[in-house]
Amino acid sequence: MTETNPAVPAKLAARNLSFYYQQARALDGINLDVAEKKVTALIGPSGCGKSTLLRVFNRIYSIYPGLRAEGEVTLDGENILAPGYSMNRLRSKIGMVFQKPVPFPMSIYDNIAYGIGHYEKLSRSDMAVRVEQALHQAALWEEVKDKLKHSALGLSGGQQQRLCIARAVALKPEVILFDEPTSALDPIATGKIEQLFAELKQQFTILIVTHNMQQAARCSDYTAFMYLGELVEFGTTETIFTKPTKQQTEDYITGRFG
Ligand SMILES: Nc1ncnc2c1ncn2[C@@H]1O[C@H](COP(=O)(O)OP(=O)(O)OP(=O)(O)O)[C@@H](O)[C@H]1O
Repeated sequence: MTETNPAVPAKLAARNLSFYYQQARALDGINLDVAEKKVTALIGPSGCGKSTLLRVFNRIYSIYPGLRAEGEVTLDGENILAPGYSMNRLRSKIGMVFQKPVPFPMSIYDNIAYGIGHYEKLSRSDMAVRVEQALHQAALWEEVKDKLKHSALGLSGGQQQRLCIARAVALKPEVILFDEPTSALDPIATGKIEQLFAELKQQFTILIVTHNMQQAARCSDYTAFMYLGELVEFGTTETIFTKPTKQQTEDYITGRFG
């Protein structure tokens, strides 16, 4: 069992969560509170289970046979792993941005409108407003406003990732999960996305998996350090990076392993 953070109301929470790939346990009794409208970072060495935990929060695993979770993940107190919690409802509340930006092979505008059209029937003018709003929120509007009908595949990698963020934001989720969102990007594109987190957290609860400790230190309010499928230590980012209480956390953040 690991600690949670009772000081902050949890939007999303793992409760005694374990996860298995067939017989192999990848997560072991995780308890984690993800605070509302804050940025929480998951850090830890390769293979510690960061991405697995993020994917359980989105129930992505349930489409693959042989993968199973035990315990609960609650969103506003409701267990989203329960079979009765519909996938559509879950997708509308929890969005995800992946490591490699994968725009659909269609126009910049349609990349965003397509997802919205899946959930809502909007008039053309309302749709145009929503698309523009999402592009503003992803700090991409100024760069693409004159070429909305151009293919999204012509954008740079950093712009494509911001388009994927716009796509997620456009659905008005409550939580956005980011799985190594900048690891395929150059430092300038990375900086733009890091700046975005401060804006996005005004409206969304954000959970980021990152290999990059400086990124966690720069962008997050809370940090969870994972090791071998367990949540070793959780606290404010400042505490984790300046006064960690566990030796393993200190060894990791000072670069002694990982
Ligand atoms: N599809 C899979 N099938 C079987 N085992 C898997 C699968 N995906 C991950 N694992 C195992 O689960 C454990 C956790 O992996 P996970 O990818 O969640 O770690 P991670 O901390 O995100 O690593 P990285 O930083 O390298 O992405 C590892 O032991 C890994 O080998």
